[in-house]
Formats: sequence, C-alpha cells, structure tokens
Amino acid sequence: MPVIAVHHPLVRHKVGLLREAEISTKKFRELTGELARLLAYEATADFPLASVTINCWSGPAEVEQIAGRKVTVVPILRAGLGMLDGVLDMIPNAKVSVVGLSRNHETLQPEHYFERFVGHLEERTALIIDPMLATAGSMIATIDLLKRRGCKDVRALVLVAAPEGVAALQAAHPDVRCWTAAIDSHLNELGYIIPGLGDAGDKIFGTKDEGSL
Ligand SMILES: O=P(O)(O)OC[C@H]1O[C@H](OP(=O)(O)OP(=O)(O)O)[C@H](O)[C@@H]1O
Ligand SMILES: O=c1cc[nH]c(=O)[nH]1
Ligand SMILES: [Mg+2]
Repeated sequence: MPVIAVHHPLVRHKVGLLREAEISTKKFRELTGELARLLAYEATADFPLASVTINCWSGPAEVEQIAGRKVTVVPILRAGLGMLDGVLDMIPNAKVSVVGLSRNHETLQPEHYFERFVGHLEERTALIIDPMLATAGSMIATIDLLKRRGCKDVRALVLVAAPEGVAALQAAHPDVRCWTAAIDSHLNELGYIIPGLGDAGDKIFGTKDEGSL
C-alpha cells in the first residue's frame, strides 16, 4: 500500500486545526511544521540501527545509532518549503534537494522551473515533501526526476491527499510509499482537494489574497 494514512491522534487533531478557514499564516506554518515532524517520525520507522560503544557517565555503554542511511529531503517549491524545517528538526544531517514545479491552473499539469539535486542520489533515501497530493502530477514528476538520477529509495510526506492522487501515484510508482495526515473526499472541478486546506502555498507564503481561491 504506497499511500499510508497516519491515524495518530496528534496528527488527526492538528490536521483538523489546519482546516480552519480563517487560520493565520503564523498558525498554518506552525501546524505544518509540527505535522512534518510527526510524518517524518512515521516515515523513518524502518531505518536500520547499529550498536556502538560510547563513553557514558557511568563508563562504556552500548547504544544504538542510525547507520548506513543517507537522506536527502526534497521540498517541492513553493509549499514544500513549509515542511522543511520540521523534517530537518528530526533528521538534522539530511541534505536538501529542491524541485520547482507550478501547477498550471487550466491544465492542472505541473510546469517545471527549477531543480537542484545533491550528489550520490543512488546512495540516498529521498524524502519528498509537499503539503498537497491532488492529481499527484507534481509528486509523480518529482519521483520521475529522482529515479532518472538513480534514486532507489523514494518516500513522500504530504499533509492531505485526494483519492484521485492516491490512485494515480499508486499506478505510476507502486514502489514509492507516501505518508499522509489525511485522505480527503475528492477533487473539485478546479482540481482543489475537498475539504482540503485551500491553496497551501498561498497560506504558507501569505499570498492567499492574491491566489486562485
Ligand atoms: O497533485 P497536483 O495536482 O500536482 O497538485 C499539488 C501541487 O499543487 C500545489 O503547488 P502549486 O503548483 O500550487 O505551487 P505553489 O506551491 O508554488 O503554490 C501543491 O503544493 C502541490 O505541489
Ligand atoms: O487543494 C489543493 C490542490 C492543489 N494545491 C493546493 O495548494 N491545494
Ligand atoms: Mg499553490
């Protein structure tokens, strides 16, 4: 099952708060960061551990450390940046790759305008971050870019997914797991998730009065 809805009460509570129509930019950013931390926790649950001996206050002690796992976090511009600090709080040594995509409002197709990947993607777990999985066009395009550069372990974190996007992602990349705080009802005729969050990029960047909703 490549799309995993996280049912933890903290996640369900926070995603509910995020849906308030009159939410402030500050509150939207804070909740997005908190949810990003919780989703990163879920998505790294299978990272391997190795035992090492350290000098503890009481003498030598065997402790566990995450071993042999290099990570690149991949925010999809713009809205993915809202989740970046939260994920880096949990995985502070991760490198950051950036993909710039903007969904065309008429065609709903993602238009590519920027990319900058870190090296050795073939050795890294990629954690793509974007609050919204609507048609999944942006997510599928980003996964295509990463796989073309040799990335073999691709995972995604989103706040809200539409069933249409879940199905499209599963069909295009059945090997990619995507953790989401919620799977909503459907896409409306403009390609927005219902009930959804509205335009996540506009809410994170404070441009919502100039946006398309
Ligand atoms: O699943 P899809 O149908 O591709 O839609 C989801 C994409 O749309 C939004 O970005 P948008 O293109 O609005 O750009 P922005 O983050 O700069 O606002 C969102 O952050 C996703 O990247
Ligand atoms: O509901 C949606 C769909 C795409 N992008 C958003 O920001 N929100
Ligand atoms: Mg947007």
